[in-house]
Amino acid sequence: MKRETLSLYFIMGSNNTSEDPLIVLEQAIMGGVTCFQYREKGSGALTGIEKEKLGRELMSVCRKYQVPFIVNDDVDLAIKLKADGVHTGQDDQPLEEVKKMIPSSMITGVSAKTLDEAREAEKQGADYIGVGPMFATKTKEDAEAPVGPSTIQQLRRQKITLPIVGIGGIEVGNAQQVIDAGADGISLISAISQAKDPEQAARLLRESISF
Ligand SMILES: Cc1ncsc1CCOP(=O)(O)O
Ligand SMILES: C=C1C=NC(C)=NC1=N
Repeated sequence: MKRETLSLYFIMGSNNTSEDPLIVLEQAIMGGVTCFQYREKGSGALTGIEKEKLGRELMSVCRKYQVPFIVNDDVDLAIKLKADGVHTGQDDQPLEEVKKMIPSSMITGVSAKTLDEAREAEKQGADYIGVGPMFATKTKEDAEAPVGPSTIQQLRRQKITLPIVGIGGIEVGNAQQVIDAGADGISLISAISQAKDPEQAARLLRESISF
């Protein structure tokens, strides 16, 4: 997976917006989103056949614009939809277990915030790690305290070369700090999913970071 794919990594589930998620996603991609993750989680999240149906529809929007479609946590759904990738957290199945279940062509991302977790992800062949929360976030109900961009700096100082995206509370005003700390991109939910104009929000975010 090319590092540039991670530049502007939009994440959304049906409960992250009051609009039609399909329209929000298409607008976000028109604004310059480079990668999308379907994260159907938390209060009000869809389950079962409805979750699968929305996933399929979101994936077809991504396919229309050749934007990678990643599924969060739900490996079975990622396989069923023939997604481009899957993202798992530290308390999900270990990556080596996941890798036995998925096609080798699938992108694998792992959440990591310590050196041990990052090294483990490298060892188990992750394509990228998501590090956060960078800043305070209202979106993840059980988010831990912000770790800040300095965590990414530390990982780079300790020779973690894996592609990294920062996540958590990222918006135009603080996005460059995450890139300056050594991230290959920014990943975010509400800055785009709750914007009045998701296309404009994505464009401003993309323009707010330089590598
Ligand atoms: C999924 C996740 N993991 C750490 S913070 C977070 C939520 C990010 O949402 P937002 O970009 O709206 O702060
Ligand atoms: C928790 C997460 C961390 N990082 C990314 C990219 N996605 C997630 N769902």
